[in-house]
Amino acid sequence: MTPTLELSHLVKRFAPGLPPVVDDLSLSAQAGELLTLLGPSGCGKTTTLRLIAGLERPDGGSIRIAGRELTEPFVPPERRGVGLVFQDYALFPHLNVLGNVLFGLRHLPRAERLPRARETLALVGLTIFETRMPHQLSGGQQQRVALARALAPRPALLLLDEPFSNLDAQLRYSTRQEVRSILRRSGTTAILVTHDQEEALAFSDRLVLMRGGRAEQSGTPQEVYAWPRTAFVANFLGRSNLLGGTADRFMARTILGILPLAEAASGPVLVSVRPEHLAFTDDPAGTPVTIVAREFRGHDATYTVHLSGAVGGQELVIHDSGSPVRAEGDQVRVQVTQPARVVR
Ligand SMILES: Nc1ncnc2c1ncn2[C@@H]1O[C@H](COP(=O)(O)OP(=O)(O)OP(=O)(O)O)[C@@H](O)[C@H]1O
Repeated sequence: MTPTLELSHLVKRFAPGLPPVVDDLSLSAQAGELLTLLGPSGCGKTTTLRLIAGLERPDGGSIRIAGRELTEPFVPPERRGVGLVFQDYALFPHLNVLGNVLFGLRHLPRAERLPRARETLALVGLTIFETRMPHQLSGGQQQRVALARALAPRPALLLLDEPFSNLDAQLRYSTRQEVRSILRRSGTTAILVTHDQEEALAFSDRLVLMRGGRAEQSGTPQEVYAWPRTAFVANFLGRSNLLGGTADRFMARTILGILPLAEAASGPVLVSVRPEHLAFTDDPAGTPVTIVAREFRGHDATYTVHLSGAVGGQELVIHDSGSPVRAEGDQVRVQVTQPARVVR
């Protein structure tokens, strides 16, 4: 099936001589898919979104939406069938909720506009607010109006640029869930840009982790979390303990002893051990450590430990949900409970 969005070897540079901000980026999104571009500040996420929207012109590569090539010849933003939702909602302050949604429907025959606007307001659960002005709504409600305005023209593709980052933690969580379920119900294909790994894990069907304008790794959130291919991915998506070691097939010798590996390797390796795959143990074969910091979070605790006796002590992070809750200064033993992943 033709993907809804296909980027192929996309390149964008803002100044000659400087490295490209988007560098040979290829990715695709299938119909109905929620795809997230995740990465640190400055990695080129927003520029990628602006290229897709037609707000920037690429220096190389191609962009297709539903099989239609948009870069050569260049198709202007209003003819791309793309909806946009930004961090700051960008609602018209002098128009009420209904007026804001109607604004995006000016191209429709007059008789179709009002029913379409109302149908979309119902989809986002804002029917009873249609005569309110934007300033009379909460941040989450305003973002749902912005979503309705973008969805009303039934775009082939919806682009969301950090849409939840102006909301406080509680509202961010509920708005994210609502938006996800609205997009699912309407079968919308959407690209979300965020630097928030928790948001990417919770929201996406698939995510692309970007670094320096390139796709470092892509896959379902579960795949990328479970199989980080690089140290960067292991630390950007969740936390990780990175240990040097020497591998021989499915085993590696490390400062935590001989660890099983999830895949065969040989020679010097770097392995990733997730904090939840380290556990406290009474087994004398466990590695002795000292707890140097603890963050209790109710359902679990995060511990920072130093290997006892190690010079310059390697620091490890452990997530543990058991009791008793350990204290700073405690001398304990730890063991690895899952095969470690080999990363580059
Ligand atoms: N119009 C522009 N002219 C020159 N440089 C730009 C322009 N737009 C973006 N850049 C630069 O391109 C790089 C990537 O910016 P971009 O906004 O795409 O990153 P991002 O991953 O979305 O970051 P953030 O999460 O901080 O928004 C940055 O170094 C930025 O300064």
